Amino acid sequence: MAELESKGNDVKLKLKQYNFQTENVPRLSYTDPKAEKFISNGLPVVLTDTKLVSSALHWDLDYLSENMGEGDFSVFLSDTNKFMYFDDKKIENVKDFKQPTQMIEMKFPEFVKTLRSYKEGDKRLYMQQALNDTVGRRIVMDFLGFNWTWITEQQKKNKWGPLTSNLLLVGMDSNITPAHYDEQENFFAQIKGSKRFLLFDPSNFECLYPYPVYHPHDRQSQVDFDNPDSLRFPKFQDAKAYEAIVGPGDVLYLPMYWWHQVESVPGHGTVISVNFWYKAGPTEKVEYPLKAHQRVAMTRNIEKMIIQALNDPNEVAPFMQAMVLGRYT
Ligand SMILES: CC1(C)c2ccccc2-c2ccc(C[C@@H](CC(=O)O)C(=O)C(=O)O)cc21
Ligand SMILES: [Zn+2]
Repeated sequence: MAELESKGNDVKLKLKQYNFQTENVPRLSYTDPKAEKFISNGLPVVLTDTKLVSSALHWDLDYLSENMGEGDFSVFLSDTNKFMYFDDKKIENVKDFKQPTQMIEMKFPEFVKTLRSYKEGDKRLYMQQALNDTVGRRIVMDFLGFNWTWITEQQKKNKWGPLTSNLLLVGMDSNITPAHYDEQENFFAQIKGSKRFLLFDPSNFECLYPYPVYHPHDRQSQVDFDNPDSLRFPKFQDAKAYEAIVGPGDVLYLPMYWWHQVESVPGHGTVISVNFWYKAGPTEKVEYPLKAHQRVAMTRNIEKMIIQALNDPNEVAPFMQAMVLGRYT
């Protein structure tokens, strides 16, 4: 939990501290040529003035309650402040897998009511829902008011694939999405409240120990950042983190394969964000030495091949150990 550290009249929120070093992600105007360079080089950058979602900066719980329509929304419940993603199609691969969160469908007004009646000890809530055509007219107008000119130009210039989804995220402050990577490019737009991102470039693969590909927690780090097991994960202390705190109107460019842990900054009440996920473009020409994210993609393909060939997840570890231990170690 963050501690309040009041210096004079401005209360400076001391965020959770970890034992790896962190460096700040640059905050630039989108008009700054350096910003374009970061994006084209696949490096994270916070853009402060894109106006990407300025048509939604008035969104709050009441407005959304009135205008999100009659659809059902995916709400995740957790006994702790951590919301770890899991792929339910892979649960059968891991015996006695314990689901860390449960998902329920709720109407938006019901979600707001539950949020507002939250008290210590209740399950925490995190709504994550792709914006779709069931939303009300005013939300459609706000959505159409996004700065599509700018973001579509970015998509073209960087030769990304199609926009796959806009996730609307409405969560409680102090919620944490533990460290993971995604296989899509991401422009992450902050609307209400603040989020702290801890980012790690794909070469931190060796320090963050992702679950096996067949595991429900594929793409997530096995390391508990609050209580790292240095025996199992000795390289975790060598992880090199970048930090970005995004507030309303900020847009973080979060490159594909970059690890991120996302903490909703305590003391801001409800936190609202919208992300813009783009598929990767056509695979770039292969140049040697391979880039870190290409190596990650390679390990994923090899693990998938072995899983498919052996046709039994329990045989994968013994097979890979037999192949490597004493031969490549
Ligand atoms: C934790 C949660 C609600 C969830 C539960 C179950 C399945 C999927 C997801 C999911 C996917 C994306 C996010 C947004 C963001 C993290 C953040 O903003 O907290 C992020 O990681 C990104 O934009 O790439 C959050 C979630
Ligand atoms: Zn993510």
